[in-house]
Amino acid sequence: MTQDELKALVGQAALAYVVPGSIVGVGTGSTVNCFIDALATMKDQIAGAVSSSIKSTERLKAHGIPVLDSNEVTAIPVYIDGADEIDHHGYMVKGGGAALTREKIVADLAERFICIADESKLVDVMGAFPLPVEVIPMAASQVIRRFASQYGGQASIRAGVTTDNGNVIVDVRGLQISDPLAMENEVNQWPGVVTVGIFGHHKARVCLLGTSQGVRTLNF
Ligand SMILES: O=C(CO)[C@H](O)[C@H](O)COP(=O)(O)O
Repeated sequence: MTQDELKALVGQAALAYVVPGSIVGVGTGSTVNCFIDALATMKDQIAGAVSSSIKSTERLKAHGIPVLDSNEVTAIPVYIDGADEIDHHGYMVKGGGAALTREKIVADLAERFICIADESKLVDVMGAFPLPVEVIPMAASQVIRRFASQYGGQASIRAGVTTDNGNVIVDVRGLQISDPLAMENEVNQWPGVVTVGIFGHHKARVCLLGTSQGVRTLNF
């Protein structure tokens, strides 16, 4: 199976986690696009969606799925999103699509994070994928220097990208994220960091992993 077929497979499989009558938290990315297209087939059975990006909002609305403002919602049963990397504890690196802050905000509203990913995303130790960090532009150089001095990481601003919140993304290469919670806590304290793309405190509870043998379900 191709990577696109695996994404379609897990996008479809995630429908089983949608609670009828509820509001669904929706992430961002090519795997989530498959989920949104699948969700359209049961749009009459849900109360709407809370979206993590302008792109996902547009896709949801194009399918006629109502999108609610996150401030109007107090809790949702599930948040369904992809990942750039996921480890064997359910910790993730996210933000390849630059939507990490809004993704974490919607994930925070949810009882359970359901990760959908193809098998290439499952890793023993995260860090091979450059770690995205959303940063207020005037802090970017200082954040880049801190990654070098504290973690030996090589960071750079993602060219041509402005987040939905008007900020820049700093991508950090050369990390070994052996303690995701500690790194998330530390980096999120640096002035100008909006959020780091480590999802440790908002880890996945379930991962639907697309493999050539079918969907493998990991529970964390
Ligand atoms: O974090 C994300 C966007 O900010 C995505 O979930 C992540 O980049 C995975 O994307 P894809 O499903 O396209 O591989």
